[in-house]
Formats: sequence, structure tokens, C-alpha cells
Amino acid sequence: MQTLKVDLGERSYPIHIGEGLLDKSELLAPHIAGRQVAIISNETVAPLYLERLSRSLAAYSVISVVLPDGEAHKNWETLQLIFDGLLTARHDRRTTVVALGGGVIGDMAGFAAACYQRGVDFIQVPTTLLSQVDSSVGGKTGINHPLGKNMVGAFYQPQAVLIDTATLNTLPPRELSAGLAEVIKYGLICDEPFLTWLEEHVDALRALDQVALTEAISRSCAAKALVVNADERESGVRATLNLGHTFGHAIETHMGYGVWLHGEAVAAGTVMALEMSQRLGWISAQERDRGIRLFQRAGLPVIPPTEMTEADFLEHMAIDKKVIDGRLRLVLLRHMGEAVVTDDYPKEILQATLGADYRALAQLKG
Ligand SMILES: NC(=O)c1ccc[n+]([C@@H]2O[C@H](COP(=O)([O-])OP(=O)(O)OC[C@H]3O[C@@H](n4cnc5c(N)ncnc54)[C@H](O)[C@@H]3O)[C@@H](O)[C@H]2O)c1
Ligand SMILES: O=C(O)C(=O)C[C@@H](O)[C@H](O)[C@H](O)COP(=O)(O)O
Ligand SMILES: [Zn+2]
Repeated sequence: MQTLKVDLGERSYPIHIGEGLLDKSELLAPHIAGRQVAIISNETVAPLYLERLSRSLAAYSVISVVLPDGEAHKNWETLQLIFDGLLTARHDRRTTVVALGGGVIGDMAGFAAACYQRGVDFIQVPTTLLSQVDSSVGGKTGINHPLGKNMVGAFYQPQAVLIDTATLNTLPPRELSAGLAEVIKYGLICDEPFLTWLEEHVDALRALDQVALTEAISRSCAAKALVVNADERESGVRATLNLGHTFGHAIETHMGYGVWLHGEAVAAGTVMALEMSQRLGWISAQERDRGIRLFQRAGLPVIPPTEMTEADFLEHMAIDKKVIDGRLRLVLLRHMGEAVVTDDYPKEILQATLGADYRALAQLKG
């Protein structure tokens, strides 16, 4: 097992990474203050892992709340089911909420924990690659609004993150690929040697090689922890973790939540960010194509939805959380492995990026 740390003073917490950690009650116990525990999961993950996690928590009074599965349910109505479960079981302020599932469960359970009786403890037990490399770390919690992704939420850090890499053995291949989009993101924004490592190991990762997966998860969590340590509430460098997300969130919202997976939308959105960085002369066409090729090898889409017009993108992007005083800030690549957040770009270059021929770019050889 490896343990990393998110270093935020009194809000610091460990990230434990290893195979079979769901059974390690000793990793959970130090982070549970009271006698009550509420496991939040969904109808897909609960039949797979709820019983095992409940057994590890047998020393506590445990309830579970099993939510409907899917991005389309990341909303107020489903959040209310968590509060219903907590109140019906008379959970008090010393309860601990445990999120067992992917990023949708983690974001919703974390937000519920931030709100319930004005804040109770929570622990992240992520079970998708995406949630293990990204969403369980850093304290962004929330729900979607019909007009925009994650538009209602809170920064609220967990007490601990417990990553059982063996849970990935049941993850569908499409979801594994979606997680790889966020892994590739770290290479692009801050770690060029990691990109080379990913090029060498992408096939092993897709084949669920545990050694490769553990390496990818720990390098990703370490990269994210560093950024969060430096800028917990996204007043600066944390926005670089949003590479591809301004375009990607527009795709998710426009297409209907859940039609494109978050990781798929981030992949296509990052290709758009690569294209814009190339048009600005910051990266070469070869570097852009290197990124596209890696997304393709990871099984991810690189062509934005053909039904989306430039106007559709601009409408959704206008309410991105990085907009300040009406100016849209974008995360772009100054170099491979170095991201910048900027509103200093010619409007025509953004327009050309939205109208670029991504089908042609997807025909890359190699
Ligand atoms: N808070 C953050 O910093 C942050 C970061 C990235 C993404 N997100 C959010 O995370 C969400 C995406 O997360 P996700 O990709 O994990 O999607 P998800 O939570 O919808 O999970 C994907 C699918 O896999 C299933 N699943 C989960 N674990 C499984 C397992 N071990 N075996 C079999 N099936 C399993 C789920 O039931 C679901 O059907 C989005 O809402 C996104 O906005 C948040
Ligand atoms: O942790 C962050 O910061 C991120 O931006 C990580 C992203 O991968 C994630 O999708 C996040 O939820 C996006 O945040 P948002 O503020 O753009 O909704
Ligand atoms: Zn993301």
C-alpha cells in the first residue's frame, strides 16, 4: 500500500492506494469520530462492494443509501434522498458519510456531507479510475444544473481517501477509458515525462495491469495533491486542472448529462484546447497530434459532437466558472507539460478552434 497526503493544515488527509483496501477497517477507523456511518452508493456499485465495506465498518451503526446510477441523477432530487436517509435514521452531527462509487457519488455525497446539519465528516472510497485519479481528491463537491455542470456545490475536503485498485476489475472498458482522459490531463498540464510513460503503458492500463494502474493512480493523485495544496479554492493554479473542461462541460450540458461521459467530453475538449494552443503558436502541430494520438489509443473520442455549432459552444462556455467580468478564461498549453489560464487570446482564434476540422485531425497516422 502507498499513502500520499493532501497537505492543507487542519484539513489535511491521507490518500491510501492499494489492492484489497476495502477490507482494511484499520484504515477507516482513525477517521470516524462518532458511532454512526452512512454509506452512499448507487444501484450498480452497491451489489458489488457494499457488503464488503459494511463488514469493514461492523463496529459502527451503519446505514446505506443506494441512489439511482448516472450523471443524469446528479441533481437536487437525488441529493434529497441522502438527506432523507440520514434524517430517517436520526443521524446526528457526529455521523460520517462514506462515498462508495464513482465521481457522481463522490461529488453528491461530499456535497450532502457539506450541507447536512451544516457539515459532517466524510470519507471517499472511489471505485472508478476517474474518481481514483481525480474526483475523490481536492474537495470539489456538488451537483449539476440543467444550464451547467457542477454549478451548485461547495469546497469540502474529506477526512480520508481509500483507493482499492482491485475495484477496477469490474469497471466497464468505456468507463476505464473515461478515467484515462483525466490521467492524460496531468501529463499535459504539468508532467511531460508522465506523457511518455503513458504512451508506453496505455495498453497495459487498458488491460487492467495492476502495477501500471497503481503507478498511474499514484502519479495522478500526487500531481493533483500538489496543485490543491498550492491553491485549495481555485484562485490561481488549480484552474489548470480544468484543461479541456470548458469545451467538455459545454458538450456534456448540450448533449444531455450522461450521453457523453465526463471523461469522453474532457478528451474531445482537450483536443480542442490542443488545437487552440497550436493555432496560437504555443505548441507545434506534431505536439498537438501527439496528444490526439494518445487519446485515441486510450479509446477516447477526439471529435466534438458534429451537431454542436460554434454558437452552441459559446452559449454554454459563457457561464463557465472561470468567466470573470464577462471574459472567458481558458486553460491552454504554453508547452507540452505546462498549462496556462488566460483570457488573452484573439477572439478569431477561438472561433477558428470551434470551427476546425476535427475529423481531418482524427485521421492521424501512427
Ligand atoms: N470533484 C472533482 O474534482 C471531480 C473531478 C473529475 C470529475 N468529477 C465528476 O465526476 C463525475 C464522473 O465520475 P465517474 O467517471 O466516476 O462516473 P460515475 O460516477 O457515473 O461512474 C461511472 C459508472 O461506473 C459505475 N461504477 C462505478 N464503480 C464501478 C466498479 N468498480 N465496477 C463497475 N461499475 C462501476 C457507476 O455506477 C457508473 O455507472 C462527473 O460528474 C464529473 O463532473 C468531479
Ligand atoms: O479538481 C479540480 O479543480 C478540477 O477541475 C478537476 C476536474 O477534473 C473536475 O471535472 C472538476 O469537477 C471540474 O470543476 P469545475 O469547477 O469546472 O466544475
Ligand atoms: Zn474532470
